[in-house]
Amino acid sequence: MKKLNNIAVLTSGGDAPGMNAAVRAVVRTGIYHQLNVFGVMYGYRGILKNEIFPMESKSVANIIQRGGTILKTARCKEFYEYEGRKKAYENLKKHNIDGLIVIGGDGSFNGAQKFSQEFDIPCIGLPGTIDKDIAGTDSTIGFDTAVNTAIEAIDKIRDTADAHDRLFVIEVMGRDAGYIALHSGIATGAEHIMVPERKTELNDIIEELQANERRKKLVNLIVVAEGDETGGANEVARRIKESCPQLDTRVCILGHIQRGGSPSCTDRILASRMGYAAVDALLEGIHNVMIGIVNDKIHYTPLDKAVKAKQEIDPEWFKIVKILAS
Ligand SMILES: Nc1ncnc2c1ncn2[C@@H]1O[C@H](COP(=O)(O)OP(=O)(O)O)[C@@H](O)[C@H]1O
Ligand SMILES: O=P(O)(O)OC[C@H]1O[C@](O)(COP(=O)(O)O)[C@@H](O)[C@@H]1O
Ligand SMILES: [Mg+2]
Repeated sequence: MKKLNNIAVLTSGGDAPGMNAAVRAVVRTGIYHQLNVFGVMYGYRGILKNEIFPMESKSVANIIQRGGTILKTARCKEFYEYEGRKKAYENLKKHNIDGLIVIGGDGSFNGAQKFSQEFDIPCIGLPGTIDKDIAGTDSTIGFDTAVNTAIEAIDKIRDTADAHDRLFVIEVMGRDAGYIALHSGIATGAEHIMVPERKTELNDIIEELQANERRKKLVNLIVVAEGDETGGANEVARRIKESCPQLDTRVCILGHIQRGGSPSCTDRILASRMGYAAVDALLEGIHNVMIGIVNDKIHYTPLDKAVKAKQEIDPEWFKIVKILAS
């Protein structure tokens, strides 16, 4: 097995709370094993611009509790092309990098997969995305924090909804995945949850809202994922207002607040375990996999299998929503 000496770490795609804790774990585990650890600024763009610098233990002091990412993040068009990836390889070679750890989402893993097939630098992926839209892990770094941010906000909306007897349509993030909507909706007692994984019959919801009105249910919360096929909260509210003009309907789009803030305990621990496991994998000669945690155990998934697949959501979840909010 080739001896590992120099590894690099970067964050790519949408940021997620806990990415800093993962960077810290990679750096400190690498140093523990006497590796030289390099940070790359701005994801793949930073490799192309040669923004690669040595990191020490103190480079990651005081970041475990911080949201965002000290390495910054970016989306990089050039990396989609072979020429871009070749330039990236040449820059990494200038620093004798022999292992790359990519903290990001499905897009970042697609890039890492291509790169590792074309060039002799093994890559390890760590799932960092609030959407939890990645196969091969029970959760992703940032999801728990984002859901907790969403429920804190929705609880506040419930207070004012209750005061005015209003219906609120609340949009949460999730470009192609409904996990933030599903979890935050159940945790706040929403009457309806709309997600891209399941076709929503808005007419059925409207009928139920009318029935709710007959039995004097005064607060109604609908949580909709931004990627739902109906087109999001504004469109849902427009259609409800059309059919139920008697309901006092309001919209709230939570937006990027869900991406920020101090990571939860769960995300800090997930990120720390995954960062540690990523360095371990490189040292063991395990290459081109994503580190996941499944049933509380470290789990490796080949990078090409870890990419976003529309996952089935068990219909029982929706039964729970219906029964508990009735
Ligand atoms: N198919 C691909 N081939 C090569 N690089 C890719 C590919 N998909 C994404 N990337 C790289 O990964 C970056 C981040 O991907 P993106 O989908 O924006 O975010 P995320 O990783 O959060 O899903 C892109 O800007 C690009 O540089
Ligand atoms: O901040 P941007 O670039 O508008 O991206 C918004 C998207 O990023 C996310 O917050 C996270 O998605 P990724 O982790 O795949 O980047 C989505 O929920 C949202 O649709
Ligand atoms: Mg993505």
